[in-house]
Amino acid sequence: MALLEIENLTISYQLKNGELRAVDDVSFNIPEGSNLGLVGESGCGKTTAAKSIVNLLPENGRIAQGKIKYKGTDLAQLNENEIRKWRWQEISLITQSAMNALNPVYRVGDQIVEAIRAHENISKKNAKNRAAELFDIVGLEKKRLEAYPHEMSGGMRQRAIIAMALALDPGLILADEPTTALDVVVQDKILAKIIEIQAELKSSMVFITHDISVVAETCDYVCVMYAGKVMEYGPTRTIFKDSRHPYTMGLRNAFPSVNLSQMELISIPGYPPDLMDPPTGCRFAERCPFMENICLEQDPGITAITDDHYLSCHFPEKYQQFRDIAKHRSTWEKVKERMIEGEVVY
Ligand SMILES: Nc1ncnc2c1ncn2[C@@H]1O[C@H](COP(=O)(O)OP(=O)(O)OP(=O)(O)O)[C@@H](O)[C@H]1O
Repeated sequence: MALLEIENLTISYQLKNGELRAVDDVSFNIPEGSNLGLVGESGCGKTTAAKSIVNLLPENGRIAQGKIKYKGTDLAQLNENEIRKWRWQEISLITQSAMNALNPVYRVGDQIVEAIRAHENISKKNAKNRAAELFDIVGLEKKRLEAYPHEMSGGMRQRAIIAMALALDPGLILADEPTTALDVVVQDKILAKIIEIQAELKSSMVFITHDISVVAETCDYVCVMYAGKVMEYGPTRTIFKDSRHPYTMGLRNAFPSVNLSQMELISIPGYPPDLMDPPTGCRFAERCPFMENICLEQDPGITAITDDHYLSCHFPEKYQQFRDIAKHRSTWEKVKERMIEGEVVY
């Protein structure tokens, strides 16, 4: 049994003019002790999926369908009181703006101590020792426990938040673009630290990012989402060595690995569709270089092409040809031309 099993999860937001499905029939698993990278452009539903796991959806959001099984318990069925016991102790969420979550009027160390004591019957002294250990793990000096949030840099605050997220030794860490708000050098350091800690603690992690190259080195599995749906999902090696979805290929061009500096950056023209009015067929069709009529008319659904590699494309057999063509800038420029022509026609 996997640690986390997301089954056919659908999440919708109620808006004045209707319902928006931010996550639409999404499934993936995380085996115990492993990492999954949830990847896709902004607005694809990654944050919504993560928040739903710990029942932190905004007021207008709801789980319309599906299961979120953690150690066999369906979290989607729990009420707020019940989920509170799981949140943080079992599953902790680190978000992009987490560093602003620290209370400005309390010393950072005291906040961690209080947080630990709220969940565990432990003396103040022991909780303080634990906080000091955690600071050591995340690379902060012990004396920083005495600091107020405004006395720390952004990077330090984010490290403190990570320390807090680890305080109760959670089985699962949800890291939602945990370093996006920081400068690039600090980002790399913190990212490396998170991965190191996760490996040391043997906890599992969902790592959310728009940058597919980041997950290549950090995650065991990759789930590529687009417009609320899973486009491709499988072990990282497979997704990188044997990409089959044109969107995965496009993301790899758009976020080349830093180790492959000779690779040129080619962006995918256009934007994800409006989820208030999603396309009937494949959601990526409009931006896909290999789009055919069937792509506009029918949703390909998602199928297992091997035991652990899932794909949502009408042309699973054409991957070799797609891969060769998708490497070239001209391929994506043609998509842009097609879009411009389309706009003129309609
Ligand atoms: N509270 C909300 N009410 C209505 N729609 C929302 C709400 N939060 C998110 N959405 C919509 O749900 C969709 C998915 O958003 P979500 O933030 O989950 O995507 P994401 O992939 O995490 O993007 P980002 O990387 O920008 O956070 C988007 O269309 C977004 O506009």
